[in-house]
Amino acid sequence: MSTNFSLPDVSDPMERHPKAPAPGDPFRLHHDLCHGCGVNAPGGLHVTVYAGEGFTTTAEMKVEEWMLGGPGVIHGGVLTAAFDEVLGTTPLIIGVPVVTGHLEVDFLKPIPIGSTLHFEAEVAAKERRKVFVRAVARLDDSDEPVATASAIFIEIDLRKHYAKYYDSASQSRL
Ligand SMILES: CCCCCCCCCCCC(=O)SCCNC(=O)CCNC(=O)[C@H](O)C(C)(C)COP(=O)(O)OP(=O)(O)OC[C@H]1O[C@@H](n2cnc3c(N)ncnc32)[C@H](O)[C@@H]1OP(=O)(O)O
Repeated sequence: MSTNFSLPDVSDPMERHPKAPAPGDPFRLHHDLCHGCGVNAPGGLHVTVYAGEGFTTTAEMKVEEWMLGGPGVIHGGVLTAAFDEVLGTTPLIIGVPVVTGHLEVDFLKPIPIGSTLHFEAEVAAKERRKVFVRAVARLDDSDEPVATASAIFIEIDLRKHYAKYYDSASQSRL
């Protein structure tokens, strides 16, 4: 299937989930070995996502030397993985577990090793099982976006979706 990020004309109604973390609190890690958030993931990004107001989240990531792509700057794939984590966690604010269906990234400025990326994301719309999420990344104390991302995530039944991979899922806090 091939698709683009295009918001529906009308979103299904959305409500913040009553068990979503309070603004400023972190989302619970869903798996210790998750490449995005897992505390025990070898070479993982170790990104923690925090709930914001409404349907928003925030996150930070220190840009370390091992993330290098071009000389002195982050690899685009590493940045994309970080966006996937931040964007993919954000639907939990409305209580919807998802997998990534479609992810677009615009790389606007080089992102130096040693800087800190600040992410802001929001659930923009929901249409049946599709959850539309957007995010922006900024550097250190700057207001200027260095990258933006938009993604369509697809709502899943966690236990059915991962049933074939049970051994790995057994470590998961789903
Ligand atoms: C605590 C938890 C952790 C929460 C924290 C998680 C943070 C981790 C973040 C990382 C997340 C990942 O990397 S997840 C890993 C990467 N992604 C994956 O492995 C997904 C692989 N793909 C699949 O498993 C499947 O294709 C699915 C589940 C996405 C869709 O299959 P399906 O269930 O059969 O759904 P289907 O009926 O085809 O489609 C349902 C609706 O979605 C649309 N749709 C389907 N696929 C796509 C697509 N690729 N792009 C756009 N839209 C799509 C269809 O048009 C339809 O819309 P309409 O007809 O209603 O209009």
